[in-house]
Amino acid sequence: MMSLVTFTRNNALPLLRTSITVRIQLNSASLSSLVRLEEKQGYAVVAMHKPPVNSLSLEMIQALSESLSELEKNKCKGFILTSACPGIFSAGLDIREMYQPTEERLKEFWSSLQTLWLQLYGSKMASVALINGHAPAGGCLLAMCCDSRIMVNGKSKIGLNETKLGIVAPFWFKDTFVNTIGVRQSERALQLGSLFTPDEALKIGLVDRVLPDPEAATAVAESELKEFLQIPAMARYLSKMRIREAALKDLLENREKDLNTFVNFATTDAVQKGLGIYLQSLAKKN
Ligand SMILES: CCCCCCCC/C=C\CC(=O)SCCNC(=O)CCNC(=O)[C@H](O)C(C)(C)COP(=O)(O)OP(=O)(O)OC[C@H]1O[C@@H](n2cnc3c(N)ncnc32)[C@H](O)[C@@H]1OP(=O)(O)O
Repeated sequence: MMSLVTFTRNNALPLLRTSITVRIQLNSASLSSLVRLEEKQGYAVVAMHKPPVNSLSLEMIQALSESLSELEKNKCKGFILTSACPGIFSAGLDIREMYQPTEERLKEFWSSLQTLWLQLYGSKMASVALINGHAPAGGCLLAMCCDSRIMVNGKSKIGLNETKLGIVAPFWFKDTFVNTIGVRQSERALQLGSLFTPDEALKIGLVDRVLPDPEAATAVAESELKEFLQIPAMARYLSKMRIREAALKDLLENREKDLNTFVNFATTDAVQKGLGIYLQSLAKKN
């Protein structure tokens, strides 16, 4: 079924801002509001919008994937990935997708996540993550796929906290982490499921800049992206691939195996019990 993702075009004169709608082939009509695409001069803003916490459900993952494909089709050179939900970048994978799932949906969920990672981590477009809120687990992964990370200071935390849920970050999450912060920091943080404050994240290189408020962070994200866009595109992309290609190749060559490992692991009694307890603890908090 056809559905719509809103695509706003900025004219040269900001006051004459018009809104156009791009038709994208998505799975369900409910995808329409999950991702907001805004075209700026020479780049796009991709804003996740799945209140309350931008959890990465199957539909959200597919909406992000389709949005990136749409940008590529439109020969977009770069984008800022951010959130339209105040205080949250993304709460990571939607835990409800992994808790008591049907095998068919679980497989589609994981396969779509693999596709999104391959697309984002291997993108020819330049990208900056504007991390305007919490970014645990899958949220951190999305940010790490970008070429630069700008985080708003405050109470938000970022990191791969999978072990705290009794699950294990897959090898390609780990590879992305290692490529970002190095082996030793990754080994420690992965085991402990560490979530870092913006300043801690800056110290270990998980983010590149910390800004006091969203406005300042947006301005820096824009100038950072422009700096990337000034470099000849092919040279920039091939240099990025020097670092990322081994990890990308590893998943491309092992997709099926990774899918089976995930399904087998996620459906064990121990993992299901752990996820159930974690979901309850999130609900109790409220
Ligand atoms: C060997 C290979 C095997 C592979 C194994 C699997 C590997 C999986 C890899 C990645 C895993 C993940 O990404 S798991 C997700 C991890 N995420 C988290 O732990 C974050 C959990 N959420 C929070 O800590 C907080 O919600 C927050 C800090 C992000 C925001 O806090 P806030 O107070 O603003 O909001 P609430 O906590 O009140 O939440 C509101 C609402 O949203 C629900 N919620 C939150 N996070 C999730 C989520 N990730 N998935 C689904 N639902 C989520 C929360 O329960 C509340 O719901 P209700 O309003 O209904 O109570």
